[in-house]
Amino acid sequence: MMNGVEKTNGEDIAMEEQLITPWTASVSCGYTLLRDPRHNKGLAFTVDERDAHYLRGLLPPALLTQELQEKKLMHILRQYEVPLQRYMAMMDLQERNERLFYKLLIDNVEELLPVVYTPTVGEACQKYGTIFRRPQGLYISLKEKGKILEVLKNWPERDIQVIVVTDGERILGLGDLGCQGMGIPVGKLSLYTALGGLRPSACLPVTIDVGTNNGKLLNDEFYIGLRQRRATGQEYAELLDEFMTAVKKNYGEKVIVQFEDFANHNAFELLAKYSPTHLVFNDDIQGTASVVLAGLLAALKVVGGTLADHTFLFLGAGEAGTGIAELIALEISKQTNAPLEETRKKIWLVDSKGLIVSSRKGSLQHFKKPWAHDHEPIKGLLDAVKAIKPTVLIGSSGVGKTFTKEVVEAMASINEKPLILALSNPTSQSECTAEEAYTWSEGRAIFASGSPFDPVEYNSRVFVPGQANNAYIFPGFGLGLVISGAIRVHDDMLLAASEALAEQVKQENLDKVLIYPPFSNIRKISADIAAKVAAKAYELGLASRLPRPKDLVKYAESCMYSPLYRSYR
Ligand SMILES: O=C([O-])CC(=O)C(=O)O
Ligand SMILES: [Mg+2]
Repeated sequence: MMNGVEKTNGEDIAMEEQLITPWTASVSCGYTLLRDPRHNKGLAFTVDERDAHYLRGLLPPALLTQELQEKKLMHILRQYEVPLQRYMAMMDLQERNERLFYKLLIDNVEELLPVVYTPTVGEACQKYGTIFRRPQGLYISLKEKGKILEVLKNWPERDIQVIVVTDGERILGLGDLGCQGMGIPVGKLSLYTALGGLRPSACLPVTIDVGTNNGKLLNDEFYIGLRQRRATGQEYAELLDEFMTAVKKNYGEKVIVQFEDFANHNAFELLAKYSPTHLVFNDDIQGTASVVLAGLLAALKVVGGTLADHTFLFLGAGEAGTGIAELIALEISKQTNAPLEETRKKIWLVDSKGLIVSSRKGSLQHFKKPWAHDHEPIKGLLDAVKAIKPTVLIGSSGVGKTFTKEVVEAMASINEKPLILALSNPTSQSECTAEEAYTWSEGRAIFASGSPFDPVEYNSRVFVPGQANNAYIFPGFGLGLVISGAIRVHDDMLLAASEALAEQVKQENLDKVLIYPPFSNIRKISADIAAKVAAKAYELGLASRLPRPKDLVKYAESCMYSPLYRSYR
């Protein structure tokens, strides 16, 4: 909030853009203004602004437009060959000049997404202690127990709309990175702004530090987190509960809490525990499910049939695997009116012990139980493929190189157009590469992956792999919750988001066997997703923002943050 201008409303945002009083004088001026990333414009400050805000002499005489600044920075970034250097350059820019950071990210989204997001963000988290410069979010450790509300008040912004929180236990497919998981909430929230148009000041990255079981980090002299093994049980639950209570008290009930990269055992429990009372969303369970369902709906236009005609086999029965499986079952139920217990039977999951079958029911974790169907036990993935004969194979195990040549060949021998999704991140954990999927299937696979792969040429044909990453969903989904003032997340909103995304896949994409639209269009896609999610929130009586805007797409677009500099004169 600045000058009392409410920025959650489209008209009021427009009003804010027109403010011409030198309001920065009340925020910062002179040298401090140049060090304030939210307001700094560097060499783009005009002569008038330099005079009005005590900047004369603090900058060299040249004036650059934002476009020229962008051109210069893209040129510099492209000279770095090491991805982590690009990541660090982008983080420095975010710390120096926030609007320019978002202008670069929005205008060059396909090029910069792999820099600020998967795969590079994974490496950044692994090395976070060494590359750490300035805190970019809130650290809430066991030492803050009893004081979490005070800690929230230390954050400089009051008007928070979305929190992304991790406890670092399962960062992408890289495992327990403890406190260094902070790179993930920071990266996810920069996509909330760039892709979904939420204001940066309304976004709060949080890392809950209850220790780490990663021995390498515990022995690393530069590790930034608590040097102890993870707290569990009651101690863990109490800290999380204090956090969730403090969040609602401090920011109200319409703040989104997005759980990210928690380990399975906590992820399902936290979602179930807080869904009835808080506006919570688990990106790994629900966001990933929604993006995969969208890809499947689009793929049906290439492979034919309805979802109910397909048989699905998952490698990995954790958050992503069971989350996707459940959303597919729900969608089939919706389309066919068949009960969920029936529609689940077309979906099979393999975990580290083999195919999940009813004889294992007694020893299964609760989230796997719905998938224990009648079948003789099978150990390996290849044998499961041969026995189940899936039309769709989905990797969500976090373990790389598990879709072997034999597995892909088996899929290709069963199906004319096998659908193969290698979802695990970052690239090192991908179940197979795009090139492997296309060559081993002799160019017949429809392939998408969680982390990006370059297009592949095979038999003089170019295949463009899609990126089945929840980044397509959560920014627009969150925007939809915000603009409708939603107070709870409902599964039907996830289905609405999937359908909105699938509609954006055009024939020209399908012609390249691409089942996701290009990211270059993402802000338009996010506005569409937001509108459909908001419409569903109104329909379900879960929206608190009244009256309902007539044209939700236009309204969503009008609310989106623009990275263009504002005039301070
Ligand atoms: O962050 C990503 O790229 C997707 C995701 O949620 C995960 O892999 O945990
Ligand atoms: Mg995640």
